[in-house]
Amino acid sequence: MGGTFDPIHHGHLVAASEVAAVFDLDEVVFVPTGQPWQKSDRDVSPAEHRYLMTVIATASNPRFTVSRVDIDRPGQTYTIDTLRDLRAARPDAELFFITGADAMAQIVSWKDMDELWSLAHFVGVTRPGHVLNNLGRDDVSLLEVPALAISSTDCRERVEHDHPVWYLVPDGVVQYIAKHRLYRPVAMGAAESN
Ligand SMILES: Nc1ncnc2c1ncn2[C@@H]1O[C@H](COP(=O)(O)OP(=O)(O)OP(=O)(O)O)[C@@H](O)[C@H]1O
Ligand SMILES: O=C(O)c1ccc[n+]([C@@H]2O[C@H](COP(=O)([O-])O)[C@@H](O)[C@H]2O)c1
Repeated sequence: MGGTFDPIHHGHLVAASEVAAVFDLDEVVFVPTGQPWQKSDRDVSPAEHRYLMTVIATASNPRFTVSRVDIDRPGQTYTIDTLRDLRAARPDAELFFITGADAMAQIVSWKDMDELWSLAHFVGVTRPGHVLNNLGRDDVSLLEVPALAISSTDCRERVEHDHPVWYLVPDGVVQYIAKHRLYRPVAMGAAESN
C-alpha cells in the first residue's frame, strides 16, 4: 500500500487490514512516498518523519511491514518504479497494489500507466466522499472496507488548530507528532528540538 502517510491514520490501517483478510495476503508492505509529484503544490513533511510514523503505526501487526524503496530512490516517486523495485526484491511474490477510491480515479494520470497492470494486481477500496470504479478493467478488484472519514489533510489541520487527533491516528503517532511538533505553525526563530 503506497501513500504519503503525512500522517498515517486509521483509514489507511483499516483498509490494509481488510484487503489482507479478504485476499488472504501474507504481508502488507506500506510504502511511504519519497517525493510525491502530484503533491508538489503543498508542503510535505520530511520523508524520515513519514517513514517513522508508518513504522510506529504498523509495529503491532505481524503482517504489516514498511518499505523504504520510494524514500531511498532519488527523484520523484512513481509507482512503476515502486513495483519494479518490489518485484526485484521478491521475485516469487504475487504483488497486489492497494489504493483508495480517490487514488484509483487518478491512475490514468500516473507515469507509464499502461504498464502498471502487468506488475501487480490492483485493489481499489472504498473511501467516504469518493466514487470507486475499476477504470473499465476486469483485472482490477474493488472492495468495500469499513468507512472511516479520515484524511491526512484533516489530521494536519486539526493539529495546526490545536484540535485532538486521538483515535484518528494511532496513539504512538499522536505522540510522535507532538514530540516533533509536526503540523504546527512555525514560530519565528524557533527550531525543532527533541
Ligand atoms: N479514509 C480512507 N479510507 C480508505 N482509503 C484511504 C483513506 N485515506 C487514504 N486512503 C488511501 O490511502 C492511500 C494513501 O493516501 P494518503 O497518504 O494520500 O492519505 P490521504 O488521507 O489521502 O492524504 P491527504 O489528505 O494528505 O491527501 C491512497 O490510496 C488513499 O486513497
Ligand atoms: O506513479 C505515479 O505517477 C503516481 C502518481 C500519484 C500517486 N502515485 C502513488 O499513489 C500512492 C498514493 O499516493 P498519494 O499521493 O495519494 O499519497 C503512492 O504510492 C504514490 O506513489 C503514483
